[in-house]
Amino acid sequence: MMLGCNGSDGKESSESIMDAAKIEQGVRLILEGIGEDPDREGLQKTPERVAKMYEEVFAGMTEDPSEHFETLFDEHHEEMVLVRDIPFYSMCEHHLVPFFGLAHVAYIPAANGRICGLSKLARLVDAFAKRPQVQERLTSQIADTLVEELNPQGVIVVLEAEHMCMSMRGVKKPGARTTTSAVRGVFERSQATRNEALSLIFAPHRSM
Ligand SMILES: Nc1nc2c(ncn2[C@@H]2O[C@H](COP(=O)(O)OP(=O)(O)OP(=O)(O)O)[C@@H](O)[C@H]2O)c(=O)[nH]1
Ligand SMILES: [Zn+2]
Repeated sequence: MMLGCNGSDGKESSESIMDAAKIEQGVRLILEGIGEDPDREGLQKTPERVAKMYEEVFAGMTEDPSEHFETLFDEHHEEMVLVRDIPFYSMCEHHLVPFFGLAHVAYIPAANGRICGLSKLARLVDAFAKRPQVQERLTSQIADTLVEELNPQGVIVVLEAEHMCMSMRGVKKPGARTTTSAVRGVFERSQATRNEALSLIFAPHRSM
C-alpha cells in the first residue's frame, strides 16, 4: 500500500512515494534482528505504527517547498524580517534518530519586491526538516529556497540543534548543541547587517 501524504496540519499534499509495506517488512526484520518476537502481543502492530510515523516524520519527501510561496504580498518593506525560535524536528540520515532544536530565519525583501506570509518561513523549515538530513544541508536548503522564491536582498538562516545520535549513543554528550548558519546576499557582504541579524537572533529571550 502506498501511503497518502499528509502535512503536519492534516492537509493532503502531493502523491506519496512512500511504500508502507516495505517499511513494515523492514521494521519486522529489525525486531527479529535484535532478538525480539515480532508476533508477541505488544509488537504485533509496531511495524504498522512505525510506517505511519514515518509517513509523518518524512512528509517532506513528498512536499514541494515552493508551494508555500504561491501567495506573496506587495508590501515595499526593505528592512529585515526575522522569525526566530521556530521549533523543528528532523532525522539524522546517518543513524535515523532525531535531531531537533530551533531555526531562525531572516530576510530583507528586494527593492520593490514582495514579502511572504510569516508562517511560510516555518512551513519551509518543516518541508526540509521532514526528510533524512544533515544539519548543514537543511540550513542551506532553507536559505537557497528563500533566495529562489523571493529574490530578496539577503537571507540568513541559523539552526541550533541537539542530535540524539550524539546524546543517547556513540559519544554520549547530551546537551551538546550544534549551530549552523547560511548567509546569502547582503548578509554575506555586510558585516554590519549580519551582526544586526545575529544580535536579534541571539538576544536574550523575553516575554512580549
Ligand atoms: N556534519 C554532520 N554530521 C552529523 C550530523 N548528524 C550526525 N552526524 C555525524 O555523522 C557521523 C557519522 O560517523 P560514522 O563514523 O560514520 O558513524 P558512527 O561510527 O556511528 O560515529 P559516532 O557517532 O562517532 O559513533 C558522526 O560523527 C555523527 O556525529 C549532521 O547533521 N551533520
Ligand atoms: Zn546521527
